[in-house]
Amino acid sequence: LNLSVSWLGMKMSSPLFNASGVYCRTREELEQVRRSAAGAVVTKSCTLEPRAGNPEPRYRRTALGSINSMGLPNEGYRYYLDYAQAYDDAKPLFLSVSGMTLDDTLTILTELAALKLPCLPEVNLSCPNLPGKPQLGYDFAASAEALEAISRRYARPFGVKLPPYFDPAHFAAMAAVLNAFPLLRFVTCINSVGNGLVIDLDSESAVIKPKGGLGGLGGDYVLPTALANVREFAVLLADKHVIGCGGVKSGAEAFMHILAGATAVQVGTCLHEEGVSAFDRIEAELAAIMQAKGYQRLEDFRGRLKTL
Ligand SMILES: C=Cc1c(C(=O)O)[nH]c(=O)[nH]c1=O
Repeated sequence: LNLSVSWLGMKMSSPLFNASGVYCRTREELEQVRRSAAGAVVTKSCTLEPRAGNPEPRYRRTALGSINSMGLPNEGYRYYLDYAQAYDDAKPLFLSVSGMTLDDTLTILTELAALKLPCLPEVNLSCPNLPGKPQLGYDFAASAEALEAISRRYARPFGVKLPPYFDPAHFAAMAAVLNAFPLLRFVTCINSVGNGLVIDLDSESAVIKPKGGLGGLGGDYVLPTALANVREFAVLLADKHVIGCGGVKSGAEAFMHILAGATAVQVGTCLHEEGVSAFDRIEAELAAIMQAKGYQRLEDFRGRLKTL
């Protein structure tokens, strides 16, 4: 069985890696993922300056997944550029960028370009947890403007982290924007499903503090939405890669994401709860499913979802 993935000049020994935001804020966490069975590593979205993020409690596990309103806590972009400069592992490293303004994002990307590092940026168009800031990915004109500026100023291959879309007209509109940028080589679908509200029956209270309890949902809650976004963009963005993210907790969901068209698959909530041993377990489960179905390689079933 061969579970490796080769794409954009990179080789991943496993199709699994962390979702930005999980196990990737500090060097220690990044090193745990790098030394794990994960096929790649992605950093916590970074801003120009370090950020403490939103008041706690700001993350909660639930029976069906998670809710978070972290508020973009990170060590500042230089910390992650330093980590990338010292990084000498064959395992691909992605740098997630989420500047508070487009200018900040361009500044970060310009410094990344100057370092001529092999790591690709995953530009976050979808943070749902900055009070007062709408998700850029839901504003098609603003997204086009950002992608135009990034293409001109960064002028190298990059990817974007997209929010979930829920309407074929929006899939089409965003795909039209994304297809206008040949340097945009991959999209990661999806970020958390924004602004859910988890209520605790006993306390009759929201369970996280920021935004009156509103936060991004992950885990079982989001799997069908994640799979729909992966499949729609895999079809609409014919010459780009789609990275699946959302609801992966076993080999089954990883298989579904790849069947829907994902080149590789990120793990968020499950990784946060289980730790990096989740990568070994999920990979073994994926291999067992492939074995049972007679597939040797991921290419044997990638994008081959049947419809009725
Ligand atoms: C970068 C901020 C994000 C955050 C956050 O830091 O609150 N949480 C998410 O679920 N997705 C994000 O994109």
